[in-house]
Amino acid sequence: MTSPAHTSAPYDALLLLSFGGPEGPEDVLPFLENVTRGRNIPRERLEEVGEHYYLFGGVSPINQQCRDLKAAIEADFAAHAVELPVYWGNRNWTPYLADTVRQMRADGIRRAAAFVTSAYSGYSTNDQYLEDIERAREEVPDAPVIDKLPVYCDRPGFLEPFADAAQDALNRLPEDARLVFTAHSVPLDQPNRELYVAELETAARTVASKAAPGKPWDLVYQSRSGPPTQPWLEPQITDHLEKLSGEGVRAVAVVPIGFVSDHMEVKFDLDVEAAERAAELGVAFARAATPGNDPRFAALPRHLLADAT
Ligand SMILES: CC1=C(CCC(=O)O)c2cc3nc(cc4[nH]c(cc5[nH]c(cc1n2)c(C)c5CCC(=O)O)c(CCC(=O)O)c4C)C(CCC(=O)O)=C3C
Ligand SMILES: [Fe+2]
Repeated sequence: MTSPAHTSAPYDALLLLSFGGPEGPEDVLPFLENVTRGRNIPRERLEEVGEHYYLFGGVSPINQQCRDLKAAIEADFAAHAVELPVYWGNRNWTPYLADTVRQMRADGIRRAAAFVTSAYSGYSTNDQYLEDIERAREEVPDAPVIDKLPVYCDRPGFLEPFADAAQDALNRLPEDARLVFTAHSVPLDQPNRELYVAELETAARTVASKAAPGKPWDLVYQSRSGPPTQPWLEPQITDHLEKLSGEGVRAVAVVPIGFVSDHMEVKFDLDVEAAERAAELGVAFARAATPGNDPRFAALPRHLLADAT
């Protein structure tokens, strides 16, 4: 395989690594069992989250988003003469990472760089993906080396699409709208939680200063699971909407800074649950788009590869 030394050596493939999601009603329960195995998530929470998926025909948007992102990365590579094949594997659903690694091995890949669909440090957002890589490699004899590319929450390719999207959401609302950033909550005792929060704050501050200099903003959390007795990052977005409404705020632009695409946490927890709460409170609500397959975001793997070599 030929690849320009300045952009991709010593790698001979890019691996797109994601979370995975169900693609039909019969996938929902086995998927949820995969996600929560050994993680102390109450049965009621699982049933509730199952309903979120059934509301969308049992299909999570995340897999199609990965297919689209993979195509966008391939287009970016082609436009810049980077001749690396792009593979895709997931933690919790097909294509399972171990199967992808097996295919890479069969294709003669020796050393791959992994681009994860999560931008931050922290256990759920980084460390757990490193564990996934090592577990998958253990399943495949003579597996290729796989290096995770660095976290990219501070990169323009991630932040610029968010800044445009935040501006767009604000443009749909009255002048005095509040800017609210949201990310997935995690348990307070999760390893590297402080780093996750610090990076979220920096990303939110950067996007706010680009999209709406001087406007007040907040960082809140969503999609909490786990038993009610276990403390997680707060406040939750729904509680925060109530607080803002009590303070007289009449419009809110919500920026899902903790996510890279419009998957179920965005489509349900924000577009359905938080939007309904805002409507009940009489607060106008606009949700900013995520990077998805924005060409600037799809160029990130190439930029990270160039830095890595
Ligand atoms: C920080 C973080 C991200 C962002 C980083 C990243 O993007 O990776 C993220 C993403 C996602 N989380 C997802 C789905 C789920 N997460 C769950 C459970 C949990 N998430 C956690 C954290 C995070 N999760 C945690 C600490 C748990 C508790 C159990 C555990 O410690 O593992 C559960 C169980 C049920 C429930 O919600 O309780 C589900 C179904 C999907 C797929 C969505 C789709 O299908 O479109 C995506 C992209
Ligand atoms: Fe999650």
